[in-house]
Amino acid sequence: MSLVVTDLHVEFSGFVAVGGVSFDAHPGEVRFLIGPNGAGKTTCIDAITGLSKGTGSAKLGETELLGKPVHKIVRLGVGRTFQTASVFDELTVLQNLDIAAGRHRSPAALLRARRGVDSSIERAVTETGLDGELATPAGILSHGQKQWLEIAMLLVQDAQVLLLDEPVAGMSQDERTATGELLQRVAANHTVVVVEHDMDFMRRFATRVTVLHQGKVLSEGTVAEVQADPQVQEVYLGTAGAATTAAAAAVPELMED
Ligand SMILES: Nc1ncnc2c1ncn2[C@@H]1O[C@H](COP(=O)(O)OP(=O)(O)OP(=O)(O)O)[C@@H](O)[C@H]1O
Repeated sequence: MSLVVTDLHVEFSGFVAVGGVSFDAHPGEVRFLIGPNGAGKTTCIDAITGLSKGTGSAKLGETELLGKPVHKIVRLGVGRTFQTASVFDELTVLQNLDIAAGRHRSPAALLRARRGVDSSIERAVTETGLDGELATPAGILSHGQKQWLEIAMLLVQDAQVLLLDEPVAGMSQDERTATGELLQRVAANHTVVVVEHDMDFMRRFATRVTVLHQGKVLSEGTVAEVQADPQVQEVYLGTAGAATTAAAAAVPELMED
């Protein structure tokens, strides 16, 4: 199902964090939102998922999300991850997934589940490469595996839209590649939106990119198009006076090619 965000505004006590952002995302593409620190990327996701109050429109198919409470938005099929993994460390991978799947369990399904792993969990762990880790406590998974567990939890919740906030932060190069490939597989039948600082990751895996700057859309297009946009170059070079350390650090990679 598609996500269409139109003229999204979010203010915090008069400060405009998001000032009229529009973008859309569709199944089949890995959609990236990038931009310097404070550009408003996470706030967009917070507004879409009901954590922050936004005005404008964010539609999942025909359904307006803005104004709905967080749990209803989850139930409609919009799932998200946070910058820090939010799995239950003391529970196993299977127990984490069981909890995520809980809302679907009828008493009969719960009985069946005691005898084996349910099929949605089996699919999710196969997809995310966690099939050998069902009995592993989440707390001892690698950083990458914890992020994959979060994605698996969204899959067993039947999320149609996955909003992922910096999914590869702190990952090794191999884990980044595995995550990018995982997102490409998931995107074949889900809408995937990735908020990311890692420009190399974006360059390798984005199908379409929206660049935010100071709460507004600065540029949008393919990786090649946004890299070639003089406004994006200006912001990432810091000449607009707003680039941050993270953005400046991204310049060499953004400017390659
Ligand atoms: N709850 C809040 N109250 C007040 N200001 C906030 C709040 N949340 C975010 N902001 C401000 O809104 C602006 C956008 O923040 P946001 O976290 O969305 O940026 P971002 O692009 O995700 O940055 P980063 O890459 O650092 O996560 C920032 O100036 C931030 O300080």
